Formats: sequence, C-alpha cells, structure tokens
Amino acid sequence: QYLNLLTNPGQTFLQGVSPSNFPVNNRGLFPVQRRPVNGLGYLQALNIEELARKLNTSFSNPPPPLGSAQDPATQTCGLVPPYCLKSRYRTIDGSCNNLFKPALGTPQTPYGRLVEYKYGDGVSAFPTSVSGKDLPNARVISSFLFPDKNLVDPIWNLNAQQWGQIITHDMSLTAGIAQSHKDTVTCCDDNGQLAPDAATNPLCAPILFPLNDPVHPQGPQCINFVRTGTTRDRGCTPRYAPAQPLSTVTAYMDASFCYGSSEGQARPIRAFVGGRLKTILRGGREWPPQDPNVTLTCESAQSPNEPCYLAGDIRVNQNPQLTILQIIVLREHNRIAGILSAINPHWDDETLYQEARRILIAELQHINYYEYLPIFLGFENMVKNKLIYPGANGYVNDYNPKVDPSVLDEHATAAFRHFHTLIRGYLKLVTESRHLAGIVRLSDWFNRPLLIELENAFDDLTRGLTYQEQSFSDQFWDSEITQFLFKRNNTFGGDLRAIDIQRGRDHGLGSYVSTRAACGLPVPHTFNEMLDFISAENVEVLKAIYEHPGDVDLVVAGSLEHNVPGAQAGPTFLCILTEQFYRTRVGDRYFYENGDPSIAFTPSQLETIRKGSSIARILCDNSDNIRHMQPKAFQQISSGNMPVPCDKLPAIDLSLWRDFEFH
Ligand code: HEM
Repeated sequence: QYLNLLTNPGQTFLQGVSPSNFPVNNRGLFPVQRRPVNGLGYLQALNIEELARKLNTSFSNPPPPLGSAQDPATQTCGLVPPYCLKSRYRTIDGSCNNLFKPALGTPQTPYGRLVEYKYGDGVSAFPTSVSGKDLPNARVISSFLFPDKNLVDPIWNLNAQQWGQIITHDMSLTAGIAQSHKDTVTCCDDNGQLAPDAATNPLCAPILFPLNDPVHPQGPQCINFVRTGTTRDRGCTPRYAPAQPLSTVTAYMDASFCYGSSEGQARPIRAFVGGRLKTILRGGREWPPQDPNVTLTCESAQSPNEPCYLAGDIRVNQNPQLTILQIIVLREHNRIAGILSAINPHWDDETLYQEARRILIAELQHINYYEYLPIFLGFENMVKNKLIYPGANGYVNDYNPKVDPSVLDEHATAAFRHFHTLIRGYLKLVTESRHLAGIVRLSDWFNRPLLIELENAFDDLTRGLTYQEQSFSDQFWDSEITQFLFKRNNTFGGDLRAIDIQRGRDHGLGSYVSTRAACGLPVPHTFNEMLDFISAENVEVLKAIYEHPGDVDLVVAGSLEHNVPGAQAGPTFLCILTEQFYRTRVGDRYFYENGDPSIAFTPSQLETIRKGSSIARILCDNSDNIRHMQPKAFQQISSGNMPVPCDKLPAIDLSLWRDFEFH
C-alpha cells in the first residue's frame, strides 16, 4: 500500500475510506497546512524514491526473532529494526510505525527540537548568560517567582491534573533519571550535603540552596540533580556536535506506560492467558504484580512485603493518584480482554492481548484528544490547527509519514511541565455520597502505594480525584512539590520547579526569546517588551534576577505568560503544546481515527469508540465499588454535571468485535 503511494503518487492510498466532509489531496492525505509555527522545518525533506527502495529491500529479508534480549537498546541511541512487517498491531517499542524511518518514536532516541541546542560550550555544558557568567540559581528563581498560593481552579478537578501525568508518562522519560526513587548517582546526599565528587563528576549538577533560602536558611546545602543521558554519553554523536538528551519510552500515545516500551518490559507483566495483563488478587481485588526489588523501587516502603508495583512504566509508584490511574487502565485492559474472550472463544492469548491493547489505546487516544486536551489547549485552537475533528463521521485520514512523532524537548522539559502548577499538596478521600472521608499529605505517600490498598482508599481517592479542584494554572506552586518532593523521612525535600529549570539548562533548551521567535511570536528585545505578555510585577523580578532578556529561561518565562483565553497556558507554551499534539496525532500511523484498511477499525467500531469512550466510564468500570460518577469527569461536580449511575454513562459496545467469519 505504502509502496504504491510512493511510487504512484497520484493514487489515493485509502481508496473509498476518505471522509467526504474533509478535503483530501492526491495522496489521500489531508493537506498539512503550515501552522503558526515558523521556520521549524517539521516536515523534513524526504527522498521518496530512496525510502521506497529501502523499504522494498527490507521486505525481502526474513524477520528476526523478536524479544530475545531484555532491552537491547539501553546502551544505544535507538535501534533501527532490520525488518518491518506491516502489521495490524503496533510493535511494543513503536518501531515500524513509520515504515520509512522505522526507528522514529522508539525508546532511547533523542527528543525532537524546535530551537537549536544552547549549551555553554556548544557541546554539553550548562548555558551561561550572554555576559559569560552563570545563569541565576534555579532554587532562587523558584523561590521568588513560583511561591505557594492556594488558588484553585473553578471548573476542572484534580483528575484533569492527574491524567496529564499519565499522558506524560506515555510519551517520554528522560534517560538515566530515576524520577521517582533515589537516583543511583549521588551529587547531593539524603541529608542535603554535597557529595565529595559533586564538582568533578560530569553527571552532577546539584541545585544549591542559597544561604538566605526563605524556607531552609540554615538547612540543606543542595538538591540532588543528575544530568540526563545523551547521545554523547553513548558515543552516538561526533565529538564536537551538541549532546542530544534521550528519552527511553516510546514517543507514541500508545499506552506504553501500561504495556511497556520494550519486550523486556512487556513480558513480565503479561499473564499469557486470555490476553490478560498479570495481576495479583488481594482482598478480592486486582492489583498490579509486585516489583521484584521493593527496597529500591519503593524506598519509602517499611517492609519488602508492602505493595510496590511493576508496570509498563518505572514511575508507576511515584504518587498515589498516578498509581490509581495506572491500575484503572490496567484493569480496563483486562476487562476488555475478558469480554473479547467471551465473544470470541477461539481467539488465542496473543490475539486477545493485541486486540484488547488496540481498543484500549484507541479509547485513551479518544479521551486524550477530545476530552482532556481541549481543556488545556483550547477547543477552538485544536479545531483550527487540525488536532481534532469534532462531529467527524467516518475516518480522518491525516496520517503523514513525513511528520516526526518524537516528543519535543521544549514540550517535555518546559511546556508540559508547566502543568506541575496544577498539583495539590493534600489529597481528599471522598465517599460515595460525596462526603469527605479523609485527607492525606502528598509527600507522605511518594513512592509508597500501600495507601491505596488500605480499606476503601482506592475508591475514595478515585472519587477525590473527580471531586477535588485542581490548582489554578498560574505561577503558584504547591510547597508539597517545591519544598518536600520525595522528602522520605526528612523534614525537607526537593523542589520540582527548581529541578524543571535546571533540567531545561541540562538539555540546553533554547532561551525564552529564541523559542518565541521559533513560534512566530513577537520577540522581546528588552525586559520592558515582555510587558505585553507577562505582568509588570513579574517582569520586575525577571529584571532583578537575570542580567539580560536573552538569558531568560524558557521554563521560567513561559510559565509567567498570561494564559491565552480558552486555554491554560500562555502563547509560547501553547504553541509548543499544539505543535506536539499535532505531531503525536498526524505522525502516528496507528492513530485510531485513521482509515488505512490494514489497521483501521470498522466504521461502526470507530463510532462506538467515539461515543462510548470517556474518562467517567473508565473510572466507573474499573474502580472497586464506585456506583455514580459525573459524566464530565475532568470537571468538578456542578448542577450541569451531577453524578449519575455508572450504567447510565455511554459505553463502548464490544460486541462489535465479534468475529463473524468464525461464528
Ligand atoms: C503529583 C504529581 C507529579 C509529580 C510528583 C511529578 C514529578 C515529576 C518529576 C520528579 C519529574 C522529573 C524531574 C526531573 O528530574 O527532570 C517530572 C517530569 C515531568 N513531569 Fe511531572 N510530576 C507530576 C505531575 C505531572 C503532571 C500533571 C504533568 C503534566 C500535565 C507532568 C509533566 C511532566 C513532564 C512532561 C515531565 C518530563 C517527562 C520526561 O520527559 O522525562 N507531571 N515530574
């Protein structure tokens, strides 16, 4: 099919399945309009003949055995598979999604880029000021510009915040960083004291507390910070080329947080019976399997027998609400597999696993694009930029193999992290009648999922997610994550905002000014020219902290911009987020709305996915005993959004997957 497309460009490759209400070009693809992002070159030049030849050659080779090694790519910068099958199912590592560049979007490959790397030495050193001096201390910036002020969102609930982390974990993970349990490299120890080799170890960039730190004036010296693994560390980049930070999970929105990003991760969590994922039964309820290394993975656990889960993503235990959503999604896979197995008893384990996985991914993609993202990116903005097609009837054939689906560094390290601002430090437990049953402190439960198996906590926390307000999308950050992140048994902890700022520098992100330029937005040459998009008060602080407007970090000023009406981010972050989720959709050959006959859902299956997928129904179907849920479950309960019985919520009609040929 694709070879036809390439060699006979006049031929529509999705004959007969193009939606009549959207224009298609002579390749059966929607014309990809240049969106308001200038000079980004995301449509890389593609030598079609050459790629067609390569593809042809690769098809003539026999397939190699799959999954022989644990995670063969770990010390590489991504592995190009020697062979691509044009399969109905995604590979576990995302390879061969793009048949012309089969390694695109696979683990251990670099983040994408909008703006050139900005390293101090052009290769890997932290960026410096235009004057050559160090940039201002990340902890100082965090303290001055991102203090704690409890302003809550009037509409959206904590579930909206928390689902964002699920999407994050589906799409990227910086190489070499634990992100939840303790890093293997110590640049700053548990007592906040600098390690003896902190200054000489090239992996170390500890964040120093200033002597007059407002919260810890006499306290710790530093926060541990280990640099991200790059192409340079792994010998994949010429000596004087900039180091490219790597991501270690698939970039695709493919529920890799649930299934894993390699065969080595996927196999231990599969049951190999009935297409199911492995679970353990405790107290009559299903939980993920136990991580074999409890003391390392869940270091706050008091005993190796405490629950500590193994899932497709290593961050699964990081915080209770994240773990709850991981479990909900895991149970949803098994629920789907169970129904498919009942209606198609002749399907083997592999077919059931792959079909359930395919449906689950579609369900999540639908929720992400039609329910979650419009809240943050703005509905109109998404429609205008062809990220969604509300009311579409039939397929949306906008797959474009020239679009690189990699996660942009500007997205993962700056724009999407802005939503750390939404986090609340105290989590509510809520009963079925929507009364408060308790409150827990976030920093008491980092990396300790024991909480959610206690009594009714699983359901109560799930209701809490949908009941409690998320924090407002602004410059105020909860001190649970700026003073007590991963505090363990200490009285102090890390500062996620300072870490985000430091990570942006670690990755050599382009400055705020150059990123605005790349987005085609007005470029401020002076601090005062920032007044159009940042408050006078904040511009004053920027002036006091930074030497030059060109020094200002993207992570910092991007979070200070006034929100675009209808969206929850300022123009610079909105540009990045829009670009990212456009690429994630259009660069995914398996996107659920795509009508390529070799992978597409039938029109009626697609219709039921569209009508029956909702975050409300998933929560209902996979909690222990939740009986009522508001239909818009990213939105707080209100007179127009009252909880209804779960079975009144639309559901996917899985009978449409009955294998009629057999029956
Ligand atoms: C309680 C909730 C959360 C906690 C404790 C948390 C914590 C963290 C930590 C520790 C990191 C790694 C920092 C580093 O070393 O660079 C991180 C990365 C990140 N977080 Fe969060 N986060 C939370 C929620 C969220 C949410 C709601 C979003 C977005 C909607 C988000 C987006 C991101 C992104 C994009 C990254 C970078 C991912 C990567 O490429 O590695 N996080 N977060």
